Amino acid sequence: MTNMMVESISNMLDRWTIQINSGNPEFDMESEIIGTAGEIIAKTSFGVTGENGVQVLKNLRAVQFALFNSNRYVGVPFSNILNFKQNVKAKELGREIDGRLLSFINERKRSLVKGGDQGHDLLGMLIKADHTGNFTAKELVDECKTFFFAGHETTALALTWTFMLLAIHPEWQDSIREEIRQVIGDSKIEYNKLGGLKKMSWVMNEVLRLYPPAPNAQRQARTDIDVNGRVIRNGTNIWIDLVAMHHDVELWGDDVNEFKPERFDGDLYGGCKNKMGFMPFGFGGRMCIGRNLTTMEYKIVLSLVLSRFEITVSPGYRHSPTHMLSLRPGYGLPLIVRPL
Ligand code: HEM
Repeated sequence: MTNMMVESISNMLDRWTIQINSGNPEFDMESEIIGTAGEIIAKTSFGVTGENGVQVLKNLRAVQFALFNSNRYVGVPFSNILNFKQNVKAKELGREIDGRLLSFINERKRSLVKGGDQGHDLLGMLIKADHTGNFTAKELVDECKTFFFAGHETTALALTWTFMLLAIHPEWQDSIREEIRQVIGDSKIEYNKLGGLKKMSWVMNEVLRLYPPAPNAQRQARTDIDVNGRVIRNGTNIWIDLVAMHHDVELWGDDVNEFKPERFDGDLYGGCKNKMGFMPFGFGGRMCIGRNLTTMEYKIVLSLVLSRFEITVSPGYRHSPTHMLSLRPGYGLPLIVRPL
């Protein structure tokens, strides 16, 4: 899996070099990283590459935008009518994606029947489970979609916000570059070396604190709950606002809004006064299952990028974190990239 990730990221960096050599060093980092993270999750989770992969990625993203626009009106009377066009578009795209994913699944099943191997990616594992009768074809398709949606944009946004913060904190760019040199040096990136990138882990935590890519966790009250005299009724849906919690001065202190990765040095909770105050991956039994995969991809991307390039913010950048199911830069992230 490490090799697959390194391959996709190196292809992106080679494209950057060509563009820089042609005289244009400015990139919209958000779309660069989202495209590559999408390619990685499509390859590692369901073995989809090439033109087919590109098409599925495009459709999945289009559905996400269409759904976001229609979800804004949840609970608004007559919202179905208000949002008729978006709903129809989302349904059409949804059918197309299901059809494509189903064709990948069937192709893999056919190759299994011919004596091939089911593959060691997520789809392979799901198909194996399906052999024992656990999943219907629709459930397999749905699982693939969940992984795609949950798995690539969050990682890409963690990296996007990291590049923004490193671009305005060159001292941290240098510090991490030095760590990469010491831990990885000129050798091949291998999974077992990534644990040695300690400062990079602090930076990752600090970015996830300041700009949590998944800005909410949801729960439902399963009984009446008394919170300091206020009763939350059984069945109430609760949205936990991670952005607010991660910026609470009472929990974090006066430097809550500052970028200070060192607060995570030797402290998993970054000095937060409450152990439940830092939860970018949620909590309890439903905690994010992709957090190790994300950490791996995050460290590989940063290692490869910072070993070859330095980054600064473009004068065109407008800081506007925007809540669109995920927390993203409202106007993209234009950065100037220069080879070292
Ligand atoms: C920086 C990256 C990521 C962030 C910030 C993130 C955040 C979250 C959060 C907040 C939840 C809800 C947890 C809860 O309700 O307690 C969640 C759930 C989930 N995440 Fe992630 N995630 C990330 C990456 C990934 C990746 C890479 C994958 C898969 C490849 C993934 C798959 C999932 C799945 C399947 C769930 C639902 C788990 C369940 O309901 O049991 N996530 N994630």
